Amino acid sequence: MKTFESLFEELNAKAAAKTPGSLTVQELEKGTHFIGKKIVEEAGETWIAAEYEGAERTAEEMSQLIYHLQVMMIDRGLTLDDIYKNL
Ligand SMILES: N=c1c2ncn([C@@H]3O[C@H](COP(=O)(O)OP(=O)(O)OP(=O)(O)O)[C@@H](O)[C@H]3O)c2ncn1[C@@H]1O[C@H](COP(=O)(O)O)[C@@H](O)[C@H]1O
Repeated sequence: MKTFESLFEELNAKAAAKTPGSLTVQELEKGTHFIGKKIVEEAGETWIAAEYEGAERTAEEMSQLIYHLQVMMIDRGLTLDDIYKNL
């Protein structure tokens, strides 16, 4: 099973290699503004799912939110330590 750490490692490797067909590479090419909108979209969908759509949908939306947050971390050059030191 993937973890926060293993997903981040995978995304970083794909970003560095510019892996063809990678949705992550495509999203990074679209830039900070696009990634920011994906974060807001998934945050909103997480909220709606939590109120109205049950635990499974909420977990799905949360996982997408985490994914887009990690893409933004890569876009902004942030590491796991940059995040963890604030937790
Ligand atoms: N976990 C994810 C992941 N979560 C979300 N997404 C992206 O986010 C998009 C979902 O956002 P959308 O707005 O299209 O979704 P939606 O239509 O709102 O769908 P719902 O929220 O309504 O379910 C997907 O099309 C993907 O581009 C993800 N893309 C990739 N991953 C993982 O990232 C890794 C690298 O993927 P690639 O870069 O594609 O190789 C792989 O392990 C993937 O499983």
